[in-house]
Amino acid sequence: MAEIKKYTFAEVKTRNGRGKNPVWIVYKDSIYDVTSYIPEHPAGDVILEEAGQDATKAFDDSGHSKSTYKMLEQYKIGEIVDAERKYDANGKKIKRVIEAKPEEGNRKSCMNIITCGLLG
Ligand code: HEM
Repeated sequence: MAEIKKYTFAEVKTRNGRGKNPVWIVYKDSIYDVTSYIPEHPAGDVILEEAGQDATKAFDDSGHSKSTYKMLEQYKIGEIVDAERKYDANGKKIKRVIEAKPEEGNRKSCMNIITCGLLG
């Protein structure tokens, strides 16, 4: 089987349907080239509003039927690079924990002089 092509979100962003660019959308880290489908879309050009970006929420919020989710698969052309993935293998959103920097001494943990003065 051919290897799946991987793209960054920045690369996907240029495929936004403007000029001669194709229309790519991202659904749960998979990338779909839906350029040829747009004229057939029952809700018309709304897809263009999501072109070149993560359309997961818009797609889910549009009441698409089960068969439409299956249909999407035929347009798949790649996936988001591992480092930028937003969903795990089960399609669940990955929660990234942003590590807080340790404070350098007590003085810096005071948000401002007035608060520190009041709290002591
Ligand atoms: C990503 C952005 C998209 C948005 C915001 C969107 C929005 C919508 C909306 C609002 C409807 C309802 C139309 C109505 O009831 O009159 C609809 C229907 C539909 N859309 Fe989309 N759509 C998107 C992408 C797609 C894609 C990529 C496909 C196919 C590959 C698709 C296939 C369909 C189909 C077949 C229907 C008819 C209802 C159904 O059976 O699900 N849409 N869409």
